[in-house]
Amino acid sequence: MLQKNPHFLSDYQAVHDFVLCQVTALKATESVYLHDLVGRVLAEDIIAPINIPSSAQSAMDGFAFRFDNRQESFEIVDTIYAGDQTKPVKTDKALRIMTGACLPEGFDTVVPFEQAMIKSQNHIKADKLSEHLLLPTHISQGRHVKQVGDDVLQGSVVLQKGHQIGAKDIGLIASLGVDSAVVVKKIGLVILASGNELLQVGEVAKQGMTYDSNSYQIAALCQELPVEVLAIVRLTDDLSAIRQSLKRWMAQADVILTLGGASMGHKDCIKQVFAELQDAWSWKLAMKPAKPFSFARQQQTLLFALPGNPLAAFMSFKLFVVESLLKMSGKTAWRQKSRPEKLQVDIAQPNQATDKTIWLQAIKTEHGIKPIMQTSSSRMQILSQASGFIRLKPGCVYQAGDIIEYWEY
Ligand SMILES: Nc1nc2c(c(=O)[nH]1)N[C@H]1C(S)=C(S)[C@@H](COP(=O)(O)OP(=O)(O)OC[C@H]3O[C@@H](n4cnc5c(N)ncnc54)[C@H](O)[C@@H]3O)O[C@H]1N2
Ligand code: MOO
Repeated sequence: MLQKNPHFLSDYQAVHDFVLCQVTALKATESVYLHDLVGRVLAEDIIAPINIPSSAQSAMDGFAFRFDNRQESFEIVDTIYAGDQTKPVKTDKALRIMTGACLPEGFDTVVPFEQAMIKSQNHIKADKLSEHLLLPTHISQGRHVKQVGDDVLQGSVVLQKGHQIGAKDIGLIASLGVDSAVVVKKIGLVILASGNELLQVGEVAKQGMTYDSNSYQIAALCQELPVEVLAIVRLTDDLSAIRQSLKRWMAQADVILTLGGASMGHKDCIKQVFAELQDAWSWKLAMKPAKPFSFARQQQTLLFALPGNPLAAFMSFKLFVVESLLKMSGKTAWRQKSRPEKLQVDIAQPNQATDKTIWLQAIKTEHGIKPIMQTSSSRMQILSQASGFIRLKPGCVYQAGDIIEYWEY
């Protein structure tokens, strides 16, 4: 796979599939408290330790009675609320019951207040008012009652190993009384940006120098993933310094992302350093942006070389690194799928004459997808305007109304 001919352009899909084949899930796990579980990938199934509800409960505010006691009316003898402990009640009686309250043994049906017919009787001798529920006619046995385990059955798998926990899952886990889960450890990742021209944010701007925006951008993208950024290293285009730094961090990191120095320039030395590692591959991809791409492995550490041009680095991260990190995190559904969307406008084909795939940033509107017709790989403002990106295949003509592949950021 190591590309010798510098004029040969490799197919993105083939390289993508090759890289993803090299990636395996991390083995190390840890137990993490509920508050910190969002974004983490389960290393074990979460199995329900209890039934929800744990006993039969009323789903409505109303009256509980026993359905097969087909008597004309039931004396209402008590009121029970959610949280009350159940006490034995004769099943020829009825009870006022509130939503979430447990039904006493033998009671199986609830009629909501607004559907119930009540007869009041004044017992003059006993100086007491009694109320009777008249037998509800349009109701079936078990109506408005949640049975034991209706929501979650004890012993069932609630969330599977490989599931990435979202905010929407937290309530479910808490409802089981579970306060922690065993997840795959975060991926330890190091970002290494190189370039003599790089200035650190906060430094005074200098002619000919460029603020290192890529490492901030890539670190920010990592925040959306089960990743811990161990370090952001900035170096000049110094081969031996880069070599030393990679060597040092390879001992600690699961993944290293290098930014810049990935192409053909006289000071671009990343390919050379990668070539000294256990396994290394380099490609010029038949696409724009993100044409240069290298990938290497040294024992357990995977290394990705992203191009220096900011939009190219962003796209390279989206197209190769995101899925690699998700697969590494143990997530079962690691593939980042595009979805079919309607194109809002004709695309004056920028790549009809070439054999390159073109990735265009695009805005999703209520009328469809509007591409930003800009392929410069240094213009980052495009990212702030766009909501995702689309793929233009080589030689294809695209017209308004066509269905295209759209990836949301
Ligand atoms: N002879 C060739 N030259 C180039 C080719 C090629 O195939 N043959 N490919 C071009 C393409 S496409 C790209 S993309 C760039 C990638 O080059 P590098 O990865 O070596 O990146 P640099 O040369 O280091 O920088 C390119 C550009 O990006 C700016 N940069 C770099 N790092 C950062 C950073 N951390 N934050 C912000 N901006 C950064 C840098 O100042 C340059 O302007 O190569 C083409 N050349
Ligand atoms: O692909 Mo470069 O990645 O065009 O800027």
